[in-house]
Amino acid sequence: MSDDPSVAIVRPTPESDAELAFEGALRPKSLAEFVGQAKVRAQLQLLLEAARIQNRTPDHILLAGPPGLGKTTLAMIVAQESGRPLRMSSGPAIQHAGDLAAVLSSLVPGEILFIDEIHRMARSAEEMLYLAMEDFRIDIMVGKGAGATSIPLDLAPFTLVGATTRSGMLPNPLRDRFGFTAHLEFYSEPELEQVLSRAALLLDLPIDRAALAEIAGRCRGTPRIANRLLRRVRDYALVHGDEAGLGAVQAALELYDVDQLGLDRLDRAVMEIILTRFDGGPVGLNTLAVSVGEEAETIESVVEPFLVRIGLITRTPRGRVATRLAWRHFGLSQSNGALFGDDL
Ligand SMILES: Nc1ncnc2c1ncn2[C@@H]1O[C@H](COP(=O)(O)OP(=O)(O)OP(=O)(O)O)[C@@H](O)[C@H]1O
Ligand SMILES: [Mg+2]
Repeated sequence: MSDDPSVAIVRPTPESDAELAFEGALRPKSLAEFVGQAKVRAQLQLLLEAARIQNRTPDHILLAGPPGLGKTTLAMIVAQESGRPLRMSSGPAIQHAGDLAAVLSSLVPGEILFIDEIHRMARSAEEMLYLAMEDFRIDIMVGKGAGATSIPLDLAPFTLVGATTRSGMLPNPLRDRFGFTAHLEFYSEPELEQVLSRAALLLDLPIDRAALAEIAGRCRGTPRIANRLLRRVRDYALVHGDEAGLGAVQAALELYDVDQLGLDRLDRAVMEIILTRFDGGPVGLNTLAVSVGEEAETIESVVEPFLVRIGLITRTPRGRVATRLAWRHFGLSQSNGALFGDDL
């Protein structure tokens, strides 16, 4: 499915290397430039300021939240704002305790170590990290079997910034060692308009308020998707020699099959199966996946969370059920409406 741009366009994960480069150019560089997440910004500011006054490394920070809401961006901002060097690594790159030992032992004093997708780190490395975070020390095992000994190694003081889209998958001892956990929330439409107008300025793209508001309403509360849609609108305006106005937004997003709510073709296919073939459900995950020709995993982790979040479906022990809002949004009426209580 990722081969089809109209299917991938509202997915919250990066589309390609080209998109990553584009994102890099649009990343806010300071807390003041970072839009929204007011609470998290204030909390981070306080934490960094306190560390500065006491001239010590800031507490370890965990950034938790869905893809595309600004975790990597905030990690870079933490380094920038505290004037410290940043070392970047990620859970999947740390498959053995030795991988982590190599990173930790080469840190310079006061460095910020960013570990993206920290929930995907090897278990043996997690255990090494506990001691490192608490005491800036690790034990390195030398030799094997009965003759193995552990050699303690002191580390330079550092600040760990971990990012995770699945904070529930982190073991408690690891979660407890972060001095502060920031939970990122989806963005409101006015905030997304701000993200977009900042991006448009950086892209040198003249665009009006109505166009920005239209994109903001269709990007699933996610700055990454907002910026991606903006790019498609820019293409559209460029090719058609048009202004980036409301008309261009509507035409571009229609071309890419993104509807008023930010649903794409796969989302709509799933809704259509539940509503028309199963008369609103309940439908089991596997049946649903087979019906739309997708992996159950894709439906569960990519499609459903958003449908649940905007209240089009609910998950019940017997399967997925369409809500009244879903019937209304798709302009359909239920043939056996009495089946589902008023609470849906
Ligand atoms: N608060 C914000 N203000 C302005 N732009 C933002 C904001 N948050 C994110 N962005 C933009 O969205 C893009 C994605 O953000 P980022 O890479 O930080 O997300 P992420 O949470 O790390 O995602 P993932 O979980 O996939 O790693 C960046 O290009 C950045 O420019
Ligand atoms: Mg990231």
